[in-house]
Amino acid sequence: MNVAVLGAGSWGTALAATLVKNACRVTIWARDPHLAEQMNVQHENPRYLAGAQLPTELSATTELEHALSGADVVIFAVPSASMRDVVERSQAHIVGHPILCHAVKGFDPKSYSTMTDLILEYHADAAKRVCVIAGPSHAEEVVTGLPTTIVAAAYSRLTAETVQDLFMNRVLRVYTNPDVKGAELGGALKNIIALGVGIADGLGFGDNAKAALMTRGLTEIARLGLKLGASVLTFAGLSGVGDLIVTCTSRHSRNYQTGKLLGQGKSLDEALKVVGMAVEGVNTTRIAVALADTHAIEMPIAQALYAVLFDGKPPRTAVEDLMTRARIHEIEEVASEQISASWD
Ligand SMILES: NC(=O)C1=CN([C@@H]2O[C@H](COP(=O)(O)OP(=O)(O)OC[C@H]3O[C@@H](n4cnc5c(N)ncnc54)[C@H](O)[C@@H]3O)[C@@H](O)[C@H]2O)C=CC1
Ligand SMILES: O=C(CO)COP(=O)(O)O
Repeated sequence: MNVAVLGAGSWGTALAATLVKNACRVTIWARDPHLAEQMNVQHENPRYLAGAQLPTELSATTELEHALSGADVVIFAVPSASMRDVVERSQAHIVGHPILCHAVKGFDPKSYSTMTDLILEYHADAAKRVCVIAGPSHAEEVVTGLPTTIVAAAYSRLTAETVQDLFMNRVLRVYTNPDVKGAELGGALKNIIALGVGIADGLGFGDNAKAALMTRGLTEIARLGLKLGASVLTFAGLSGVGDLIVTCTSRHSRNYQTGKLLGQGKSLDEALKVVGMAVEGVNTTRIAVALADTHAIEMPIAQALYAVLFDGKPPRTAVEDLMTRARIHEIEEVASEQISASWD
């Protein structure tokens, strides 16, 4: 298989390295010529994956046309805020009918679309060829071959299984799922909660607060997810609770790290500068709160985080306000027909 990976940050690089090890011919597109040269000559990506040795067969280029030429599979791996730009610029160079897969956890800041919907805006005939990979998978662990599981979600079973076969190896186990929306929303929305858990740790709160945020956070994710057409069972899977757990507890998580710095008293700008890589949860909080307003859904944790990130509310006050909300019932009703998605 010929694969083009668009985006040479930590995730694009780890995925590209995995696919080379799986015997694919992989070209990774980097926008920075210096980074492309480091990947081609030293077989390293020191800016985004310091210390990782990349396969010598991995080829990097700054030419989109070159990366996409003859690709059977295209993998988009840039931050969600850059996705429209990259989808637009790559459109003319995507010829034939390759699988269009993305590994991005966020929304389009302009339209609030999910990433597959954004891809389909530019490739209207590609519904059977789009796929998302999601799940608990920090690049730093994937690139060193630590055991990891992910999900390939697609509208077409054949596409999902092709992507499953592409990535699957002895250390990377891939499951398929027909619920594209659920996989995308689980992956994007958990970043809000990871920011919140980081804040709680930064404030010196304990494990009880962490568990509460993760559990009630999952309720919020499912509430919005159902409204947007996801299936509730997906949130109990790898791209839901699985990714929520890893992002809220891993030292590798950039969202968690950012939250922790905020809890320790840093401003948002200072925290983002220290982390220095994509922190998707910031934009996603803004978009999720807007979507919750549109759909008249309660997302108190996301709303509290919004106040901290964008209105200057002190994190400690935000937590006090969350704890003193009016009393409510824990479990809500879910329409049974929405419980799981399936292929024909
Ligand atoms: N890092 C990880 O462990 C994982 C990341 N993801 C997701 O993957 C997506 C990409 O994130 P990372 O690779 O982690 O970010 P990163 O911050 O490590 O790297 C981002 C890369 O995208 C490039 N980029 C940004 N805008 C661009 C544009 N307009 N044109 C070309 N290149 C552009 C940057 O130059 C950089 O190489 C995010 O949605 C993230 O949530 C998903 C799973 C794991
Ligand atoms: O989604 C991820 C792991 O599954 C990466 O999370 P961060 O972007 O917070 O590092």
